[in-house]
Amino acid sequence: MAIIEVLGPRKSYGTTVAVDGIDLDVAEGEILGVLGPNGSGKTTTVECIAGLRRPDAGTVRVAGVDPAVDRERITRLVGVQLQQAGLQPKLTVREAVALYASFFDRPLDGVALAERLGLAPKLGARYADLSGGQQQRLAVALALVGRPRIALLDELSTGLDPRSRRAVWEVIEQARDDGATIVLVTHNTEEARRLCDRVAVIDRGRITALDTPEGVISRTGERRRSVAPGPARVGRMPRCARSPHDARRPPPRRASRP
Ligand SMILES: Nc1ncnc2c1ncn2[C@@H]1O[C@H](COP(=O)(O)OP(=O)(O)OP(=O)(O)O)[C@@H](O)[C@H]1O
Repeated sequence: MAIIEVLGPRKSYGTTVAVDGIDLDVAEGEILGVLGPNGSGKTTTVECIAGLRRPDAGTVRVAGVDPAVDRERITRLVGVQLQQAGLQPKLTVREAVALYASFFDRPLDGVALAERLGLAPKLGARYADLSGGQQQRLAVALALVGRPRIALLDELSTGLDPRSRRAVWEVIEQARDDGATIVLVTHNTEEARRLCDRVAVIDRGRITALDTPEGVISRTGERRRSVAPGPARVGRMPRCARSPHDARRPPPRRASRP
């Protein structure tokens, strides 16, 4: 069953059309990747799902409610990580995870989560004194500490070093194994392959492809080959890939990969 239903929302900023009628269902327990060029409307779409922006037209439903209207219910259901966290600069890491955990009924151990994300030496450090990568990992911890039913994550690993990125991916896999539904904006095809059941490609505010990660990547490869013939750089089909026709069924639960 779809826990997120996106039915043709449009959103403009002045004369800029950011989202131009996107139709999308996300099944409970699925990880959906959202890919696309800069400025194509990915963040605006996620903000509409989070209820942080109200579409000019169309409908968004999250667990059956309008996220822009029923804010209280959405706050208890959804963990959000945006590109700008906008956290109070004097909050320490330890205080921040405790604060965000307090919004939810059955949160994770926030300190343990921060430690898994490599923030053990920074538990007493203020947000303003963290590096960019540390702030980003804290934002991931804050989105997931409540064990939310839905997590919306915007470029969670952009700019992280490989070790930090792996730590973030493992935390996402744990959330998935706990049953979370996740929408993940990414520019990283390795991340999409490893984590996502399906990928939606957005361009100029519209969906141009919706398929398994491998389906989307091989289509991109085909387009490239038709322009410049040469060996295809297309990897293996991921074990987790599902047909887009399976979208209304819950995805198979998977064990965390090493
Ligand atoms: N608050 C805003 N005011 C005016 N224009 C905006 C605002 N937010 C986004 N836009 C414009 O809307 C379009 C879509 O932006 P959005 O941030 O949704 O794209 P994106 O796909 O997430 O981009 P990126 O990959 O660079 O993060 C862009 O043209 C952007 O300049």
